Amino acid sequence: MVSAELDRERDYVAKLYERLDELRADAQQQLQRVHAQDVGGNHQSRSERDAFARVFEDRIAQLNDVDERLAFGRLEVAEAAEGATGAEGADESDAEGAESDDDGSAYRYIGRIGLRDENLKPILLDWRVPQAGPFYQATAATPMGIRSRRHLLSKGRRIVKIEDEIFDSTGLSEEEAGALQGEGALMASLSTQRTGRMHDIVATIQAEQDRIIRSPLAGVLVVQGGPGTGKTAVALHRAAYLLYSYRDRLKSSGVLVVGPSPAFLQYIEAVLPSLGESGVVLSSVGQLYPGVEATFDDEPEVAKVKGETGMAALIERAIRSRQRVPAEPQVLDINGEQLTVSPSVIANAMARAAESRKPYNEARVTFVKTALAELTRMLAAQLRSHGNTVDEDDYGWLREDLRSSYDVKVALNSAWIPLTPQKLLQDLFARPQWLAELTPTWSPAKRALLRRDREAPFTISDIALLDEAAEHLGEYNERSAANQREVKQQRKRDIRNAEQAIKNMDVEGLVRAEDLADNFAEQASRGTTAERAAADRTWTYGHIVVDEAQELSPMQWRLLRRRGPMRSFTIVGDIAQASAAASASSWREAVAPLVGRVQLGDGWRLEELTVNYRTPAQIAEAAQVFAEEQGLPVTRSSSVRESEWPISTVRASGAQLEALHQAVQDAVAIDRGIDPVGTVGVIVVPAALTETYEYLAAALPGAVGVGASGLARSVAVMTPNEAKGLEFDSVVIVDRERILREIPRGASALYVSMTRPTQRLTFVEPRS
Ligand SMILES: Nc1ncnc2c1ncn2[C@@H]1O[C@H](COP(=O)(O)OP(=O)(O)OP(=O)(O)O)[C@@H](O)[C@H]1O
Repeated sequence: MVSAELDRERDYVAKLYERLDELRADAQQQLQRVHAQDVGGNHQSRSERDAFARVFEDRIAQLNDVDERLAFGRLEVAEAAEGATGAEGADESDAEGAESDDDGSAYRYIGRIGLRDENLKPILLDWRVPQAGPFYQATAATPMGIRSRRHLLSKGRRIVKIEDEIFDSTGLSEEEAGALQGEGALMASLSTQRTGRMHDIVATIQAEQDRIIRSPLAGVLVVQGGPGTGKTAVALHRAAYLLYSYRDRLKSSGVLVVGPSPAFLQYIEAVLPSLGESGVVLSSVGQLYPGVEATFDDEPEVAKVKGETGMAALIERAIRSRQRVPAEPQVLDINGEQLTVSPSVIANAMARAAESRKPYNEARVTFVKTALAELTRMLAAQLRSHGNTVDEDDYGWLREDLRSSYDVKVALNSAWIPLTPQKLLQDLFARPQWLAELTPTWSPAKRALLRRDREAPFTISDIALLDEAAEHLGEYNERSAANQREVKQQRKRDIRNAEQAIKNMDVEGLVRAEDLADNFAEQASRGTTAERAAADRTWTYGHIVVDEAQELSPMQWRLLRRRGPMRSFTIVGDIAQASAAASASSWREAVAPLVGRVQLGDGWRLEELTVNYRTPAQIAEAAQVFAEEQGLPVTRSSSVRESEWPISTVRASGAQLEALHQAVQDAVAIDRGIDPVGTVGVIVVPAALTETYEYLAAALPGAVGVGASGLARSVAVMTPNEAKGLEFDSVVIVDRERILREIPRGASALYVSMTRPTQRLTFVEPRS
């Protein structure tokens, strides 16, 4: 029985692969056809052809991407499938998606993409369509019209195992009931060795996770969950789900995914393309201001000040203070003519510019124009009073004389200097006197925290301040403002051209205008949606996903609010893991800069994840007990499995590094036999990072890396902060006391570190 069922599934899945190969061959043929087209020397037709070629190349890449685990599930439908709904872009007919059998059962196969046969009948459902929902949500208590759920476990293209859950066992014969399979697909997936890269979980998404993934696009959704509950996995699958289901809305605006560090982005970057998505910008908090990449942060007490909302008002005051009406009349030399200018001329031009309500640099253009016009009138009057004949036709060159006069430039610039956000912040931090004038209520000690040399590089906490300043300053010169407007106009033209080109090529319905327009832009080096979005500070995303969101400061939330004015957010994190000095201590407080101080349910909703998929029970328990002793606000979660290794503590009898070396070797030895990449994480305080790395790298040549680069090696040495969001088969934590002592919010840092292993935890402690 089991083997007959297995054979039957193998046959079905073989058919699916046949179809996949056929579609790939079709796309290849189309690609050849496009290449073979004679487009002559016309530049536009050539770039149109190349844009078409990209559409087919992308399709081929997408079909290649899903080769592994193409189909992973089957639903047996008990009743007529309910009508589908909801999400706008999901392909309607995919929704039928049931395969009828001779015995009257109807089956729906679930996979990583949707496939149809040559008669356009769906033979595989994309996991994101509503009809695939019961695969993740049905239970015996709520079967959702499903009789049974089958997991198909595969190796390469071959199904190696099937595993059934029957929701309605009344109609089963004894023989059929015996066909239930043993070990869960979930357990199999959880006990696989880690590789330093996160994998998709489409085949084993759990019901509580699925509810979050499929939650509607609109509004702010906060997902709270303890370590290892799948928050990151859920957030990324939700991004893939939303891009698929709300394609029309999100395709051209894109989705922004914000993570805590470049190491973390490297860890997750393979997940989204493997889910078949590309309209996504991944960014660490330090990369959110285009043109500046901040790689390290300030000391915690400095970061705390820079993260406070009060900084927004300070920046506004700083900008305003750069507009100065002179106290006295000024005498300006214009080609030998002395013109006396009273402060009111400047003040009037400023008032006029203020009426435009434009940002500082853009309003300055009005200021300069108005001031020059007034000065021209004054100069003309003065020249006339000296007996010269000056009429309106002469105003043009008079204005030019004024514009190029050194004195006029100095006068206008001292009244209203053009500013970049960088210069504003550098001045603010490097000129204590100015800062003191702007912050009369601050203590000198608080001001001293911001003091810094002008040349010092920008920190992660500066990024939100630069962005805040840019918002008030606007574009530095008119050309870049015009460029930005032009880029937006160009996109509209690209889409119109693409629609026309699709008609001309006779491929309506096969190629989408937005995809083709993206390729037009790419051909013209304007970049894909994701590239254009990442380079444009004023880009507004259709949806924003924030991971490890508990770390963000109010100023960082303000920045994200500007990137997502539609307020469509998925925010995941664990308040108990908050370690940044500027972070909030409750979700309500954290999201206030985003939604205002409103009650839960009013503008935002909260979901919780309660099952720990990563950490074995005994390690999770120890971490929870520790956190509770330290007064951290942990939410208890239950682990789905045990580990075979007890937590061990190695106390150095001699040099601590020697003991560490031994512990790491033991950890690596456990994983022997399989390519041991990214399997051991060694967590130390920042001050000991370099020394530890150098010692281990010398002792285990070629096997050790530090920080993000360690993820491609068997052993990664990192700080608790860098380890945030990551996981390893084995984790070795060096000197707990020192972590508690030297790292701000050390208890939280240690709690995070203890919850990184999927198998084994070792403490290395100094000689007592
Ligand atoms: N439904 C699932 N099926 C298979 N694996 C899963 C599932 N859910 C989570 N996992 C795995 O559990 C591990 C932890 O998931 P993830 O990193 O998303 O958790 P997290 O809540 O973000 O953790 P933390 O807050 O500690 O960083 C990952 O290896 C992930 O692939």
